[in-house]
Amino acid sequence: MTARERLFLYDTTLRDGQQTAGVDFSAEEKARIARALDALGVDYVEGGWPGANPTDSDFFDAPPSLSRARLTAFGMTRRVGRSAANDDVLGAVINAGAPAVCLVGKTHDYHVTAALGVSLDENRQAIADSLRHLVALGREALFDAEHFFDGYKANPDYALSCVEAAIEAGARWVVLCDTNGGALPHEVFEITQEVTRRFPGERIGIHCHDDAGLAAANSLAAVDAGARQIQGTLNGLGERCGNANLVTLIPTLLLKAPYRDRFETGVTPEALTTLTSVSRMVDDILNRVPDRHAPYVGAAAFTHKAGLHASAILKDPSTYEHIPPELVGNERVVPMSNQAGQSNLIRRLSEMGIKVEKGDPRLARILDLVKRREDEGYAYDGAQASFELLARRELGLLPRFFEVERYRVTVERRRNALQREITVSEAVVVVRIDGERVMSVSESHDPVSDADQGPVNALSRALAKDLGRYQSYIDDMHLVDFKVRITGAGTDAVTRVLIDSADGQGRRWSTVGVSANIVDASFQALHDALVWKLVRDGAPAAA
Ligand SMILES: CC(=O)SCCNC(=O)CCNC(=O)[C@H](O)C(C)(C)COP(=O)(O)OP(=O)(O)OC[C@H]1O[C@@H](n2cnc3c(N)ncnc32)[C@H](O)[C@@H]1OP(=O)(O)O
Ligand SMILES: CC(=O)C(=O)O
Repeated sequence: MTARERLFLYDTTLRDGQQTAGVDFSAEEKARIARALDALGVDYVEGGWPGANPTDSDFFDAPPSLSRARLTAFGMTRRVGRSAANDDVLGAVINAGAPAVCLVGKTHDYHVTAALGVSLDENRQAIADSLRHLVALGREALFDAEHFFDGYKANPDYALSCVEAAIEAGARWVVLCDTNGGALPHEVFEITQEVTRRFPGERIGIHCHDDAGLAAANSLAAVDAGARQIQGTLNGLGERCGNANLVTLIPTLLLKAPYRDRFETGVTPEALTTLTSVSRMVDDILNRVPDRHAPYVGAAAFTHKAGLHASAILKDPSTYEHIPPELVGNERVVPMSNQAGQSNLIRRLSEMGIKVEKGDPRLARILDLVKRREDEGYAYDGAQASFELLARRELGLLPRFFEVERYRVTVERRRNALQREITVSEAVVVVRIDGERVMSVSESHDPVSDADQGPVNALSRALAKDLGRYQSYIDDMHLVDFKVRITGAGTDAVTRVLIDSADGQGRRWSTVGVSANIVDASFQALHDALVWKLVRDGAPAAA
């Protein structure tokens, strides 16, 4: 086997990822992500633009210690009319002290004249001076060639002359940027091939945006054409539609031919198994619900809903999986839904620790019930905990813990003592535990923050307030997501509520409720969430 070539991974989550609308990392969060990227095995971690904002400056003032990745500061080439040594914006970037510095500069002639308002020569000179200055200071110098592909299409000689200026000034890498994200794979291939032919020596990189949904494909096309550094971000964060998603590219490079045979990256197979948790950590920091359909790492990436698929998966998972999920730290799910057959069901039951033979009449009863209830508006593929309770009930394996006798929610709009208008929801839940009646009351209005948390929150708190001897089982549980959807139309319309809950053991589970009334639908989902937790934690049945 011939030796594999080194392919370098450059992460810009903390810089271009921070340019995503709605994303703002704190310096501590940046440090946490940088350490995770280092452990994953990326080669460069671009930490931000020192001097551009207080967070990025704070991050570089106390940078995380990285064991192998190179911390990189980002900035722009010197402005025309100042020397590189006297440009305060460039100075702040250099003074951050990072061992590598990446400077963006214009390579599209129109942008030079229209956006910068300088001559083509002045811009090219600014690129050369800025990079030479970095090299003289002993820094690893990188040049992000902004709008390179559009620039090459408009004026190839000028775009190439900017690349040449950067290389002659000593840049270790020149990174071709599809800044507007509109290039197609064949264009990226042809143009990158021309650049790598003219500037050999494994110093060309690629930086793609996803405006045409092609950032990952374009990055691979550039690698096919000779690029040896890929820039991208975790979960594809980035300006507008985002950057090339490293969470998609890394497993593709490690697991798929021809890349796995031709290239070596800093990511080991062991580190690859942490990819799903790294991706979810970023969502967690951003308080975002992870994309269920994300390639490789999404919760649905290895979920086999259709009966025909599940039947084959039980015989050999490769029938409907492009890779084994455990290679990227994900897992296989065979959910229940109206698309399911006995194979899905047997598989789900065995995951719950319940063994039932194919052909058992109870299987047909459960399948029938699932299909009928999905027709009424339930959706069990996204609410596996509710499905588990339904199956256990049908199989006679669901203990009775407590009975809900009644519940009530009232919503009142009134003035508080300061004459400010507030909305207050009050929930009352009455349960029977071991023959004893317990009444709990809860309000939605938080007197400390003066915020109204809504009727479902009041109901949830009242239900979980006093469950007698079951209380200790549910104390570490909390509601993490609440989704409402109206299904059907006109007089057939019903409300479906999906609730995600989590507990102190790091488990997360989903339950569903359906009713014409949103409070009833919510209560069903909340009730299922509590009961599932009691079942899973082995709480004893009522006396
Ligand atoms: C393609 C990319 O994503 S590159 C990364 C872009 N990231 C960011 O812009 C985020 C960080 N930026 C900032 O905080 C600010 O824009 C700063 C601090 C860098 C500059 O702020 P300001 O001095 O107020 O300038 P402003 O943002 O209005 O405009 C940018 C200036 O840089 C100039 N400029 C843009 N690119 C370059 C370049 N490669 N080289 C030199 N100058 C440049 C522009 O012409 C403009 O100058 P002008 O005001 O004289 O017209
Ligand atoms: C540098 C960069 O982020 C771009 O050109 O898209």
